[in-house]
Amino acid sequence: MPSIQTSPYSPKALKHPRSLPRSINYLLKEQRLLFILVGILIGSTFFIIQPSLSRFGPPDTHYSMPGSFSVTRREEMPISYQESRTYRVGKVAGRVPVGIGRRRLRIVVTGGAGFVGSHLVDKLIARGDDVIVIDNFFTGRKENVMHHFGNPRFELIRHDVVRTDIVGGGSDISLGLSCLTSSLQILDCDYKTNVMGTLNMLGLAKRIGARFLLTSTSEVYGDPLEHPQKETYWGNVNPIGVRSCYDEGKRTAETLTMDYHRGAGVEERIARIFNTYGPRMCLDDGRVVSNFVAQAIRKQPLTVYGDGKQTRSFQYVSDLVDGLVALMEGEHVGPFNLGNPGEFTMLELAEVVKETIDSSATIEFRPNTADDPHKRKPDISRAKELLNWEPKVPLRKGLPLMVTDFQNRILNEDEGKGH
Ligand SMILES: O=c1ccn([C@@H]2O[C@H](COP(=O)(O)OP(=O)(O)O[C@H]3OC[C@@H](O)[C@H](O)[C@H]3O)[C@@H](O)[C@H]2O)c(=O)[nH]1
Repeated sequence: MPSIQTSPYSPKALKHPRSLPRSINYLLKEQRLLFILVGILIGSTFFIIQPSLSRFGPPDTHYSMPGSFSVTRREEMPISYQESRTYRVGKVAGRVPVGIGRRRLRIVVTGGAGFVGSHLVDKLIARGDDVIVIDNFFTGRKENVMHHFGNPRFELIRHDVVRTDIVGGGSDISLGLSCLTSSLQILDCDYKTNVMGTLNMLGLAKRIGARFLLTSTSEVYGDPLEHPQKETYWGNVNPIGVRSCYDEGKRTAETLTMDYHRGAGVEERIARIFNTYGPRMCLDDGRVVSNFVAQAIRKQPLTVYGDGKQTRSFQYVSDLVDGLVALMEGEHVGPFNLGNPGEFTMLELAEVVKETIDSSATIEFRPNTADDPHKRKPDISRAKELLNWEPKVPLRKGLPLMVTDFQNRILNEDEGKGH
């Protein structure tokens, strides 16, 4: 029996520091390097596939994003799949795994063909999840998601979340982005989508045991008397004004979400989204960034409402998507402010648009809409601390990133008119 003391491989021998050339020599002898590399390879393969084999790994989780949602009929699911979707309702947190070996999730994104929804879908598909988009295409566009057509991990369903007949089969997470969000559209009123749509998606999340993420809005703060706004601020909202169908709709959606969480144990996440911009915004939805950018490209005056001294904080869409994913995967219900704290008056924004697109653009003042918030800026300490998230793209960097998309769409629109 070989003695440990005399063995060349004994730990004792390793106690003496080797010179570098000796160590390399040792590694290269008898194909030791090859064995080490093969060992590393086998090790990594095991860790990459292990979570899907382990019964002790975190449960599958289905997300649903408010705004659009997809129908997956139960009978179409293999039994084992249905069972795997049974997420324990009432538990404090079903951990959504991240990083290497993360389980593939099936995620329903309502409003997934819209501006924010489609960017989120891109991110989820890119990281390997299955995504079901539900959209009524009221403002969503097939062009926003058609690059996923043909991908077996992507499904698209035309459906209005206000209608009740969704029979959810299996999704881990439900993320709702269905809602008309611009002021122009708000005036057409969207209370029903916010309330009925959220209620329907909450019912679905409860039935199938999915985690539910509500995309709420900074509009819940109304015309804020606290600045910047923290999540603890209750807001200053006119309950009967022209904007109230949106503000109060989202406030009710938050109430419903928390009720389902407390009363039925549904796992919830709430994001309060501040003004967001980027490629794929609707061209003519009346929002200030899309208006200014489209106007500058079309060589029209930039329409500033009121005196233009009201402020907003603009975040680039990729920052928001990162925040939503961090929230979805984290353990905190929220609400969380997701916004860029950089605050601009509308006149300052007009200057940035001029610098970016056309320095000769002119400004035209128009009367402002009723109950327009005078200022808005998120306090994001909570998201920084608990989600380890903060925006990375300042306005002057982000704005140029949406110009080509707008130019192309405006060009196509103009060409279309010629026919
Ligand atoms: O052409 C325009 C459009 C708008 N504005 C002004 O720009 C400011 C911002 O207006 P927007 O319509 O872009 O956005 P709002 O802040 O009213 O609401 C937004 O905020 C939070 C999101 O959740 C909502 O989805 C979004 O509508 C307002 O003061 C508005 O009066 C202009 O000065 N000119």
